[in-house]
Amino acid sequence: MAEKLHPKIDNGLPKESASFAGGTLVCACTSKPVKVKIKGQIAHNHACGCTKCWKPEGAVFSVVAVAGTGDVTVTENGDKLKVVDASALIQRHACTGCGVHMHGPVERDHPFKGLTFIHPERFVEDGWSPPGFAAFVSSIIESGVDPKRMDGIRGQLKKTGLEPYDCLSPGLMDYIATWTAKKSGALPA
Ligand SMILES: N[C@@H](CCC(=O)N[C@@H](CS)C(=O)NCC(=O)O)C(=O)O
Ligand SMILES: [Zn+2]
Ligand SMILES: [Zn+2]
Repeated sequence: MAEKLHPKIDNGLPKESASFAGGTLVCACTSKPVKVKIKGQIAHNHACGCTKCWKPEGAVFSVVAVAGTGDVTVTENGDKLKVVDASALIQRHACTGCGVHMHGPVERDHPFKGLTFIHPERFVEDGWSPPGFAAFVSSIIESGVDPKRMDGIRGQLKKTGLEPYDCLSPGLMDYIATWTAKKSGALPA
């Protein structure tokens, strides 16, 4: 039986549009929804299996991408937002009405500083770039997925074109390590 991973993954990945120039993320509240404007195309979109990223009801993975923090503006009902875990690297701002995470800036000294994590499925518009890999796949077990399902889930991700990784993709892991090596002096800055 096919696993239900995420609505934007299970029925074929969404299509990117060259003309997508950003859009508006809207939470799930029927009254006074939180709205967040994003300027430009998103980057590094991926499926995330970690327990901290927001997932729609019934999904095993989240779909999460980044935008430059300067391109992210809360435009409506921002008073409903509350930071989920102030000690986390990603400051996930969740809607206190519906629970959707609307934006998650990284402000700490870190290679991802200046980036904001967002969930593109909340865009009103189509055309955002689709997920390109699956991260933190083993972490879905921490949410209660039976380890016996892992082979099937990894197989299904691969078939969809989302290479499964248990941390981030090699490209992003190399990027983080390069930042760390430059900071320590192991590589020239
Ligand atoms: N196994 C952990 C992994 C959590 C984790 O490291 N998540 C990644 C991917 S979103 C991260 O970068 N977290 C930083 C943060 O949560 O601020 C879990 O599932 O809770
Ligand atoms: Zn809401
Ligand atoms: Zn995550």
